[in-house]
Amino acid sequence: MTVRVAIAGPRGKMGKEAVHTVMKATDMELVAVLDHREIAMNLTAYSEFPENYDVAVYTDLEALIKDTKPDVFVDLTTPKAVYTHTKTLLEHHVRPVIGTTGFTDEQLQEVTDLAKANGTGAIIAPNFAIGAVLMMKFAAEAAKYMPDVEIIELHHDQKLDAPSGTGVKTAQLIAQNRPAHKQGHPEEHETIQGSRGGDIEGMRIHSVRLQGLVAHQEVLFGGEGQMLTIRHDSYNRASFMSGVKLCIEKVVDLNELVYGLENLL
Ligand SMILES: NC(=O)C1=CN([C@@H]2O[C@H](COP(=O)(O)OP(=O)(O)OC[C@H]3O[C@@H](n4cnc5c(N)ncnc54)[C@H](OP(=O)(O)O)[C@@H]3O)[C@@H](O)[C@H]2O)C=CC1
Ligand SMILES: O=C(O)C1=N[C@H](C(=O)O)C[C@H](O)C1
Repeated sequence: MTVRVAIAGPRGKMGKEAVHTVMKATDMELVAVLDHREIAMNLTAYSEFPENYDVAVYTDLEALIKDTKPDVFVDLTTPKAVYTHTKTLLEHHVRPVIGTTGFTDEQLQEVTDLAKANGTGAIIAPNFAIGAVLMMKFAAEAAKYMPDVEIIELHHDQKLDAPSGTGVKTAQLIAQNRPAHKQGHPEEHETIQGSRGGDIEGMRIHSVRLQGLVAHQEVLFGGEGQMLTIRHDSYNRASFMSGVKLCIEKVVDLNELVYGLENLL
């Protein structure tokens, strides 16, 4: 069966890579893309793509769904756009594969409930890279034995959300194996606000944003006289594409929302 796929954010760093990935896949058809700027009605006119990429461009999601009837919609846009996109997709029984990060807990719960009520499969994957998923799983395992942990996530300086979706997901997985507790000295006090980073159940999370970086994370576990570091690096966006393909393949068989690629491996 050929899966009909649409992609939002085709000019973006991830969207561009995803367009090429789906165009090359023999079991997928790219039926449309969603942009939010009026650039052209077909990808053939986009300078980012070869002239033979004959794919319709829409700026209105409902029109895209009505005209092109995608089975799966991959969102690689911004934290501001993704929540509304996801709700609209679920309301129209189109299966979302969401790579965009920045959902609040409340938004995540709402779209999870909507997917369940509609019986529509959906995947929200804060990180599509297999190595990052393993890093999160290993970190959750290590926390059983070394519960004092801090997360340092490092990204390019164009990233809109902090902490990263991966950082948040890592903390949530660790929290399943680590009783919540405050770390550091009970009387510690910040002389410069934010010095100790964000706080998730007493775990500290630090966000670095620098030119030259792509996507990186270290999880540090401290113990008596020792430290364990679990690190993952994505050096390019191709590192995410096997995960994007896997999600497109898997979501067609789901009837509820799955949050995190670790649940599909
Ligand atoms: N899950 C994962 O493994 C990964 C997730 N990400 C996440 O994916 C998202 C995109 O990342 P990245 O590609 O680096 O970001 P970019 O800023 O490079 O791309 C985002 C694109 O989305 C476009 N856009 C913004 N709003 C809309 C909208 N309403 N409809 C359609 N297109 C829109 C932007 O256009 P314009 O610039 O003109 O505003 C831009 O082209 C981020 O949330 C990031 O955190 C990134 C890497 C991996
Ligand atoms: O914005 C990015 O680049 C990335 N975003 C995701 C996140 O917030 O975790 C995934 C990856 O880290 C790259």
